[in-house]
Amino acid sequence: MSATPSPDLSRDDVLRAPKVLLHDHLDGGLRPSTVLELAREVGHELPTDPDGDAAALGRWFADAADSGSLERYLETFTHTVAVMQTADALTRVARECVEDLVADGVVYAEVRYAPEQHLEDGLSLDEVVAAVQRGFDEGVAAAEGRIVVRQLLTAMRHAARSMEIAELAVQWRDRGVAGFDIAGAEAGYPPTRHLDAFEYLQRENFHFTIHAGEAFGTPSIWEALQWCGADRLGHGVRIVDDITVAEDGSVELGRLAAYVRDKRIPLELCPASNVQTGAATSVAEHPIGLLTDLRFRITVNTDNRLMSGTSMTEEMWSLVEAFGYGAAELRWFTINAMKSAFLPFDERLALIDEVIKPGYAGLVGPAPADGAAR
Ligand SMILES: O=c1[nH]cnc2c1ncn2[C@H]1C[C@H](O)[C@@H](CO)O1
Ligand SMILES: [Zn+2]
Repeated sequence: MSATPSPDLSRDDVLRAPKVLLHDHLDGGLRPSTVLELAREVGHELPTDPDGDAAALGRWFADAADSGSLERYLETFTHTVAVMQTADALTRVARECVEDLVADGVVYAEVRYAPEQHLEDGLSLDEVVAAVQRGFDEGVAAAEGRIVVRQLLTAMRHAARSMEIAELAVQWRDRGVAGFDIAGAEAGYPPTRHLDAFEYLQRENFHFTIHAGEAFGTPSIWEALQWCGADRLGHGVRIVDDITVAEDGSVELGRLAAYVRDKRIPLELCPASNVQTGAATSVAEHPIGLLTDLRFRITVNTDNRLMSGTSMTEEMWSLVEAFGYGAAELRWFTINAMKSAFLPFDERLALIDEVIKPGYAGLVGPAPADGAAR
């Protein structure tokens, strides 16, 4: 799809346009002020003493995450996970997450976290999921229909609890959990380490995404899809390693890249996060430009709003600035994401027809009849 510079599209238009978020970590999206308050409450020592200055703490997270490596980026989560060990803290963080997403114009979100990381003060896995769901329910009720939110349960790929977490996700499938994921350091921890969990989920007709193709290349993506059966790819940005662009501009897709495009496998791209971990050198050079031109099923996501100092509005706006995208492209990303959500088909369709298309109508004119099929 060619970029159509859109001088008429303002940042405020992007803020107000409906947006869909499939890849956002609960423990990567706390308000800095909440980290400060909770750390004081539980006596967690923060790595910097900002003297009550929440903005300074926010800058510390962004600077520390701006590390050029996924492993160092992940070290910052010690300080968010540490303050999310009680039911009250989890509920608060989950409720504020919904409030922040509503303020950002997000109409549908799947928010993930790893329940196994929240057991240090004695909560059970079930109590963790219940506490998060309570916060989401409170946030959604206060938003009076402006947002739909689901949980994704993540298992940490270096650990050995994926089967237990997969079972937990299935137990909660009708109470707010829409899917499963694995996350954490990618190099050295291939998806097939957790094959039994993925096979179990497939037998249960459940949905899952896998962080793959972020800090490691095509073998990780290949395993995630062809061994584990992932519905979507968390990041998946390294699929460009299987795409050759010749000097004359002609493009050749390798077998894996062709498969991903042909099967419309959704890529949960997170531009700002990729720049911080070194998966891309800048937003302007991010492969999202090429992959969008080639019509892969691209979705735009935040990954970790705290560590990247970002939001859906910011991610979308950075693409408007870098690639000259207009409302038509933003609507395409949004409909792509809604079509790829782990929500029943009829509910996805209702959000596309009743919320997303009307929300963009004022910006790009009425959606074409085949708008959802682009
Ligand atoms: O982008 C990521 N890649 C791999 N792992 C990640 C990423 N962002 C967050 N995580 C990890 C750190 C969190 O503690 C965990 C669960 O949300 O997932
Ligand atoms: Zn992630």
